[in-house]
Amino acid sequence: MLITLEGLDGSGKTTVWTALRDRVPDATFTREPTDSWYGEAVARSIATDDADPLAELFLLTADHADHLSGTVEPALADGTTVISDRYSDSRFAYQAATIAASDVDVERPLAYIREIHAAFSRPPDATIYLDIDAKTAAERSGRTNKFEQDGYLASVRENYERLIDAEPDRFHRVDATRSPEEVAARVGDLVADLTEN
Ligand SMILES: Nc1ncnc2c1ncn2[C@@H]1O[C@H](COP(=O)(O)OP(=O)(O)OP(=O)(O)O)[C@@H](O)[C@H]1O
Ligand SMILES: Cc1cn([C@H]2C[C@H](O)[C@@H](COP(=O)(O)O)O2)c(=O)[nH]c1=O
Repeated sequence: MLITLEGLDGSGKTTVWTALRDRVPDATFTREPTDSWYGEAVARSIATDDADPLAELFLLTADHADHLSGTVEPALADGTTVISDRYSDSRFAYQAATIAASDVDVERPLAYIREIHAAFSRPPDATIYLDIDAKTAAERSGRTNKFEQDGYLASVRENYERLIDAEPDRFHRVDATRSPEEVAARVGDLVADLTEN
């Protein structure tokens, strides 16, 4: 089973992902962007304010392809539960917002990015969405780069809502404004339910 954690910057995904290791010790814990050289290229792009939006999308998608073939698919083939801190929905939400705000001539960016992934990717079985407003997300993340900005994160949040509307059964919304302990406990219970059924 492939379970993904999604949400805005600062929503607490990494905090939850770390806490989950005690609840599901046999799972494979992984993340995007990865720490491979593809992921390093992604980090450079994210740190570049005027990075080309399409080049950035394809760097992130290359990192995803390598993550899929090198980590996710082998673990799933072994029957291991995979828990990924960010996955394809991050591209759908973030890069669709970036492209929509740019002068790139792609009419429906979210649909376009989904189509690219549909050709090769493995969709998550379940996605836990840590729900938080854009202002709190920007405050928590420190507003240190072009993504950690209130207006941009508000557009990303709208895209996540579109994704949830399109696939309500896959997404499990968790109120990420609660304390770290409450959020971790709720997500732990959800993962236990998902993996036991
Ligand atoms: N439930 C919470 N309440 C208050 N602060 C929190 C909560 N969860 C995490 N934080 C704090 O918010 C900051 C961001 O947390 P974390 O790195 O887990 O978020 P993230 O979603 O992984 O962010 P990013 O996507 O930017 O990596 C950290 O300082 C963390 O301690
Ligand atoms: C996978 C992925 C990530 N991003 C963005 C979201 C964050 O601002 C950064 C780094 O992620 P982290 O969880 O803070 O380490 O990358 C993105 O825009 N698109 C993606 O597909």
